[in-house]
Amino acid sequence: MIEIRDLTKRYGRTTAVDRLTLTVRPGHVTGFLGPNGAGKSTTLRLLLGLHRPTSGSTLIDGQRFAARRRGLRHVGALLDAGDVHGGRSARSHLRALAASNAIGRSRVDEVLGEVGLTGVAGRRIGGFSLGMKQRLGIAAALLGDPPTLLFDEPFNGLDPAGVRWVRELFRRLAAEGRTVLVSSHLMSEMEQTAQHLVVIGRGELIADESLAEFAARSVQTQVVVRTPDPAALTVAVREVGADVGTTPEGALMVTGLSPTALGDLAFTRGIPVHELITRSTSLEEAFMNLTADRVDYRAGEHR
Ligand SMILES: Nc1ncnc2c1ncn2[C@@H]1O[C@H](COP(=O)(O)OP(=O)(O)OP(=O)(O)O)[C@@H](O)[C@H]1O
Repeated sequence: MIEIRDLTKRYGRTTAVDRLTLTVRPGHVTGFLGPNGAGKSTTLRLLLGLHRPTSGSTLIDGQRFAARRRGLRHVGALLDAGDVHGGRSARSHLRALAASNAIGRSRVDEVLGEVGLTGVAGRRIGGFSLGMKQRLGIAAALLGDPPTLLFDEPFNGLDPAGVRWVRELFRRLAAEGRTVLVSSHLMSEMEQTAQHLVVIGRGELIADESLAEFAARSVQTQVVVRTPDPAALTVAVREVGADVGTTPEGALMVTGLSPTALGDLAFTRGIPVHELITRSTSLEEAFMNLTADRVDYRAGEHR
């Protein structure tokens, strides 16, 4: 379990993480979402003790991570797949990590197999594609068979088969009872991966709920209706307190009425209806709406 309490990190005038409090529980994949610059990577670095918080605290399974010996046995992390010594082979890179964490050599070959890199284990990492480096980073995270796993943007550079594999891997790791926290700035990557969502914007917590709760709360359903008398239907819809707009194609778009209620309303007012379609906003749209006022990150601007 990860416990973050009132965590703040400032870099000069920039507040990267702002009084963040949350608990990440084992048993399901938690998606850590936020637009670019929201503070996701900073939070992960603070969890690993790579940066010092300005204030607040982080605990992993009840202890500060920096206080742990043989850290890879407690927490596995993929932060920056490119941050590896290019002159080493994948196998020697993992062997060095294993040795410094008192992990047996046989585990290196196990994790190489797990991530599909056995065939290239003797090749220099410098010649690896980004997707291969991501796989190597995941292998390093798995090396100590840790109960807690942190992944920062793990889908970068992976092909569709790789994305699918990673999703299944994360779900399996969580089902084994581990704590799995995965950051991304794309809801589309998370909606098929995570069962729980933590959303931040400008370092602040915006949402902390299950994917199902997020969807129920944020996804709006609208009814698109075509009628030869849009003026009359607009008046009728407003009279019952629902909202109505117009689509670019000239149909009416009604929010706040079910298709049944809208059809009945038109019928009782004698307004012909030619087409009635229910349309839901996507989770990606819901996420963008939720974070819209926390995205102020434009080139050349300071926060
Ligand atoms: N070492 C640092 N020095 C100064 N500012 C930093 C440092 N690290 C992060 N920041 C700033 O803190 C803010 C949060 O950055 P962070 O990388 O944590 O966001 P993020 O959510 O991971 O974004 P992305 O999705 O783009 O990776 C940004 O404004 C960033 O410029």
